[in-house]
Amino acid sequence: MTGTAPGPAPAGPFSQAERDAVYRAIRLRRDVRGQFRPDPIDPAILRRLLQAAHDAPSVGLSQPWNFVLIRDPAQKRRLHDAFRAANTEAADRFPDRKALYSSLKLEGILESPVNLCITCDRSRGGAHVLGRTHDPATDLYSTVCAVQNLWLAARAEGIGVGWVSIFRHDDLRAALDLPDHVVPVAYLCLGHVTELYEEPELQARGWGRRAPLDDLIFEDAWGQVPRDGI
Ligand SMILES: Cc1cc2c(cc1C)N(C[C@H](O)[C@H](O)[C@H](O)COP(=O)(O)O)c1[nH]c(=O)[nH]c(=O)c1N2
Repeated sequence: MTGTAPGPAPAGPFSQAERDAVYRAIRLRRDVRGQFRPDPIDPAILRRLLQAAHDAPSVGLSQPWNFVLIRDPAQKRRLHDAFRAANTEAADRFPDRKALYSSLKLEGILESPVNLCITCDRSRGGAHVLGRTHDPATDLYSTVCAVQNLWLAARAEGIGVGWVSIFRHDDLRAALDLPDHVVPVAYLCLGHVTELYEEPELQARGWGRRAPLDDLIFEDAWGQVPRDGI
């Protein structure tokens, strides 16, 4: 037999303090745009964040991610230019709210000391990956799990993370020299922060609202409201 059998790792609940800490990280995680401090991230912390990402679940244990660190100022400027081009296009999609859209800060590429692109190698694991046969997108979902792990670990470490998706994919690919089979899933800005919003910034600025959880729970089939709650 190869590998390790399920061992004596404890399977019960965490202590109350540990549970509180997990839920606190989830609750207080924020998307950060304008509050980055320029001071560097301790390499040991950065390593822990990447390890948290790498500890994510992945379809068939395929681990389809790579972590592209962007710290060179010239490279960041190139990506910031790419963001600006895409953001001008995006603003036109909201003609009724263009002024509000344009007032939003939607990235921290230049201010944050570390930018990180988490990619998905669509060829990782070969032609057949356990669990992916009937849903080819599961490698992308796996990569997003890695992003969220990093985001939560960063909150616990006091590091802000902002996800920037306002890029033409071709610009991102060209800037990072990505081969065709590699998808840039998440472009993230990382750094220490001066302060954090208590609620999503888009809510604080009147762009959207968090929906009540109970509006989103169905039972047995789409649209079926649980009779007695959960
Ligand atoms: C896939 C994806 C892509 C983006 C985002 C998130 C995710 C999951 N978000 C952040 C998003 O606006 C934010 O998560 C929500 O507004 C909720 O706020 P909190 O994350 O709870 O602070 C985001 N924010 C931003 O300012 N620019 C962006 O391009 C994006 N893109």
